[in-house]
Amino acid sequence: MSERRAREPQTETYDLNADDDEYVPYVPLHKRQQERFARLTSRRVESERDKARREQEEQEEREDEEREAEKRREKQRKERTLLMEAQEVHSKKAAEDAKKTEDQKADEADAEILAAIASRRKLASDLELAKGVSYTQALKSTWTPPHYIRDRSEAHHRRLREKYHILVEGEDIPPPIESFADMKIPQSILSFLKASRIVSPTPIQIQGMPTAFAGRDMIGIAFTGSGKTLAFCMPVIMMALEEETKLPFVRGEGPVGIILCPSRELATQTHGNIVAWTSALEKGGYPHINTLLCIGGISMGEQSHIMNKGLHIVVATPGRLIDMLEKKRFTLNNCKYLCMDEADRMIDQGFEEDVRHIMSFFVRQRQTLLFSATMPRKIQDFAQQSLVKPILVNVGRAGAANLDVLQVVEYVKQEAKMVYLLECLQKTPPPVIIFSENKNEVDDIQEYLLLKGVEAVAIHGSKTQEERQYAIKSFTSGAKDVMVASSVASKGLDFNDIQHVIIFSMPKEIEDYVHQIGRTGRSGKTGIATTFVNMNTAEQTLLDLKYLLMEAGQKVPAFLQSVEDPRVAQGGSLKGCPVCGGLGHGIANCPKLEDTQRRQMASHRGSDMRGD
Ligand SMILES: Nc1ncnc2c1ncn2[C@@H]1O[C@H](COP(=O)(O)OP(=O)(O)OP(=O)(O)O)[C@@H](O)[C@H]1O
Repeated sequence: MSERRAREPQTETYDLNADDDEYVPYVPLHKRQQERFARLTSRRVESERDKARREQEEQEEREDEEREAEKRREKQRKERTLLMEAQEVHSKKAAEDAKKTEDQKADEADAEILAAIASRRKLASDLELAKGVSYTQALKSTWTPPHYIRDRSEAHHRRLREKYHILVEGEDIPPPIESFADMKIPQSILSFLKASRIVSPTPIQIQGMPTAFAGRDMIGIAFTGSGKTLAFCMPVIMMALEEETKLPFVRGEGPVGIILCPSRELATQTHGNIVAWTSALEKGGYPHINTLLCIGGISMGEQSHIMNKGLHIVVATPGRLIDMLEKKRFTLNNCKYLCMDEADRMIDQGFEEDVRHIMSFFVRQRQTLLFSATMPRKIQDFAQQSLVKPILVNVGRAGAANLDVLQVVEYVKQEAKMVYLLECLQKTPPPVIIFSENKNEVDDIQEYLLLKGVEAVAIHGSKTQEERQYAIKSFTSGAKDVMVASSVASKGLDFNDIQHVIIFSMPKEIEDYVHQIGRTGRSGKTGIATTFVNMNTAEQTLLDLKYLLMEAGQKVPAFLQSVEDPRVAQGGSLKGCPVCGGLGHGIANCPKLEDTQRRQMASHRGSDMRGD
């Protein structure tokens, strides 16, 4: 006890020197117990919390795994569905493909090639293309058909079109009209036409003229010699007459219309026609219509009397027209009518860029017309997107031969051709045209004929303008009996009453053949075409020829009959080629396509070299 007491004061006494760290304060037992209990409790709480947390985490992990597993299952389900769908699509396509005929497959292949080569830009001016200008409505015209024709039913128009085998495509098509008088053509022109034995309109005129008079853009396709020239000249003459009557043209004004031709000869001929028809008008008391011939090879000085007055109509070849426009000899500010004769050739054979350049001189919407005897589908499609609400007027298959021509195809060995030619010339009286594909051959034939005493002239691209004009003039006047020509003279030229066309070397492209035989059998008369073929003629060309003869109901000689179509054995499509219209081959073998591509490549190379 005493010990306890003796220690008690020590504990009471404060040793100020003692180290603080060593100091352990006294904690009463119950407090220590409380603290221990608290520690134990808190440890238990903590461990319970840990446990709960762990359980929670485990639970979450399980749920995550469950979700992952569900996701995997879902993904697998989707993959299975997709696979099934793909298999279904695949088997459907396979079934469809199996159902497709060889023809359909060939059509699809053709369409692919067509799409690949259809990279042409719209036929519009660069300015319009750049500004995104596109016209949606046809030009307004003051011309209307007489009320008794307007009052006719659509069924009546349809019957008329059927009667003349006229096919039309497009919206709001003007009615066909069977008489020039009902087209409201002035009497003085009607009398002049009558004197030239043009009394009633041909099918292309019946539908094409009302369409053009109504201001509509159009594509006119009709046989060689079927009167297309009148169909596209009369509307521009009437337009010029109307404008001149409203307000006479003074120097520097005009033209209202342009007719573009692919060759000087064709332009000269069309110009001659317009001058004849407008002179007839003038004689009937109407105002003078001033028409300019704008072609290479003639000096504009010769036509200064025309340039010194207001200008109504210009007939031109593209190159010279561009030259005149660039030199500002006249403008197209008031020009409302643009017609292209032999339009497929204009667009397809290297003039496309020229045409586009000419378009860039127009400052307002124009009426655009494309005419030709051959118009492959490719060009038709292209033209359709370049014109405004166009109307297609088609008389007979584009590229088909004129049925008024008797077509004779003869097998003549190369070395026998010249001699046989002489014999062949005896078939009919003159005038006769002989075509050859080659300039040198044209000269050789002319020389041979001259030696044999035949009055022959020759025309081809390397002749001067004077030589060409002399040849045409002396042949047209009847001073010369025979004209030997390369294909430059084949398209569009209208010589009087050609009796016989001899094709000395068969052209590679069947379109050229159609144009060449079309120099005879014009304006309702009949004519003969004799064509020499031999082992130098490509089999495919012979096949095109064979089908063309069959289509025209002509005699197919035995050696042509024996030419077999490889497409028959391959089970392929026997439809005509959409590029050149030839019936004996498909687009994949088209000779024209090869040529076109060659030309395109050449022009690219040319522009690369010029650096433009
Ligand atoms: N309605 C008609 N009746 C009789 N002859 C006509 C008629 N219209 C035009 N002709 C004559 O028919 C001939 C051929 O006409 P045109 O030169 O216009 O034919 P085309 O269709 O342009 O031929 P191509 O495709 O070969 O150029 C011309 O001599 C022309 O005077």
